Amino acid sequence: MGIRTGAQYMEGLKSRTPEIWMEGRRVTDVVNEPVFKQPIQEIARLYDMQHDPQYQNDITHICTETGERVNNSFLHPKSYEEMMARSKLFEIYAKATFGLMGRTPDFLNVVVTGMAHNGWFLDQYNPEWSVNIKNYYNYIRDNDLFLTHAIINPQNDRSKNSHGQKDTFTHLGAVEETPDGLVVRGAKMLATLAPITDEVIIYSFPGFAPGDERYALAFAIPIDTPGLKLLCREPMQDGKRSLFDHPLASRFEEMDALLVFNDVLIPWDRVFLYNNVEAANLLYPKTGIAQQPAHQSGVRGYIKLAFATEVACKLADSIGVDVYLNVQNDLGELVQNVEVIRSLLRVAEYEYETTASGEVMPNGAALETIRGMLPKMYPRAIEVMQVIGAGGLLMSPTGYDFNAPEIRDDIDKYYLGREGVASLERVKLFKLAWDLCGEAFGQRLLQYERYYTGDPIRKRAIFYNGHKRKASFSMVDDALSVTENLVETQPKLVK
Ligand SMILES: Cc1cc2nc3c(=O)[nH]c(=O)nc-3n(C[C@H](O)[C@H](O)[C@H](O)COP(=O)(O)OP(=O)(O)OC[C@H]3O[C@@H](n4cnc5c(N)ncnc54)[C@H](O)[C@@H]3O)c2cc1C
Ligand SMILES: O=C(O)Cc1ccc(O)c(O)c1
Repeated sequence: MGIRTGAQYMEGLKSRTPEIWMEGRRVTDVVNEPVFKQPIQEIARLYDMQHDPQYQNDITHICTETGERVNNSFLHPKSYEEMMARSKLFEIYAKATFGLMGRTPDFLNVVVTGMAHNGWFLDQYNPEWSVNIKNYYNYIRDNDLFLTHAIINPQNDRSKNSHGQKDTFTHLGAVEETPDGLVVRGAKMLATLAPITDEVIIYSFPGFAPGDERYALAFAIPIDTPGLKLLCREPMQDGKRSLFDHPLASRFEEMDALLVFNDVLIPWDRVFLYNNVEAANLLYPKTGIAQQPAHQSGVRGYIKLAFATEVACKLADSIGVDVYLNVQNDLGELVQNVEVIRSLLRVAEYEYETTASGEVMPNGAALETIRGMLPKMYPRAIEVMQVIGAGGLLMSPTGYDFNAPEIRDDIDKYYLGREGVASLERVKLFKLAWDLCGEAFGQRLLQYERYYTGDPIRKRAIFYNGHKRKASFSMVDDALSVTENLVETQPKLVK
């Protein structure tokens, strides 16, 4: 089939009946659920872009295996040009969502592509696993499916390993092997966008210890597989708030869900890894399934930071406060932060790495540096927005007020900005900013930037330890070489 349209994506959602729980009720009609309706439209728009002549050549290509047109996120890059074809897709999708939707379909397509094309890794443990993931890659590519993922064990007692939790099946683990497949039980977090996806893939961040064998798992199943429950967090918009009052929150809310597996049968041909602590711990660092999607995250994060920076600058300009040195200093800092991330991305791409199997990946150190900086830069952009908007952020009326004739004169007079900025324009800008820096929606966006790929502190520690292993520290040796033997020739201090 190849690339789907938005309508086909929605038909797919309608054909499935995942067990979704939200606010104490079961959601049965996903596409008509007010909370999901608009986000579904946003994802559908990305699918439609694949058919739009304006974007098609930049985001899709003809698959050499099938002759069908498929999304660029399924490209397995063997050259700089192929890596950049993927980068272009990341940028176009990120711009279409202002970088606010982190888990658009391209993200997990890249993960599966990376896993499938590093079959050598799984072959070391069980050759069936690499065949399974390759078939799965073909399946999602050819049917253009949308995946969610959950790779973290639920946050219960972090001081204990999976096998030390209160219940054997608090963390997702294997219960038994049957002729038809593996039965799994327990929970995994945090599946962003899960209610509006087609499939879920499970794998894990490293961190398993001996004794955790049953938890060392990787597999993928349809999102409506019997026994799988999606427990949604509280929605941050009810789907009924107006586009005028919440221009971002009403469109781009990505629901997050805890996945609960109640004796779910995973067919053997969908098992990619099982009962192997070493393989589960090495899958992430050894196969590029961290580095390749970090390219998507880097591009998306860059667009999100650039967008927040634009909003902060326009906010300041609209009320004339960017004439002040302190405000210029803050805004200059944000613009420079955007430049830092842009430059790191370019370095990551120009100084790409080629693996032993010929896979081209953006430079790992540059991507990890982006990963280390964004969790500080994005919250800083939000803080600057809050400081610049100040009380004005709490002064905005609603769209209904603009339509109330009795107060319209007051609205036009007292909400205007600097000369040339009408009240409607100023209020609209402040609402855009409030969605990012005040609403629960905006707080989630901030939390996402901190944690979407793991704890930034531990990630940076891993980065440092890797650096220490590889670095020669030759400059220090050079600097000290002139002092060699100096200890003996040093004149004694005369007291
Ligand atoms: C908005 C959002 C969306 C997300 N989407 C997804 C998704 O789609 N799929 C997915 O799989 N995951 C997703 N995640 C989950 C994300 O991967 C985790 O939040 C992240 O890995 C951090 O784990 P945690 O939240 O369990 O924090 P914890 O690991 O519980 O950490 C909590 C705190 O304790 C400290 N801490 C905990 N353990 C240690 C330790 N061993 N050593 C030192 N310090 C420690 C941490 O530094 C941190 O400050 C999402 C997260 C967010 C916030
Ligand atoms: O974007 C990144 O930093 C890399 C990355 C890879 C795999 C994941 O599951 C994830 O959440 C994040």
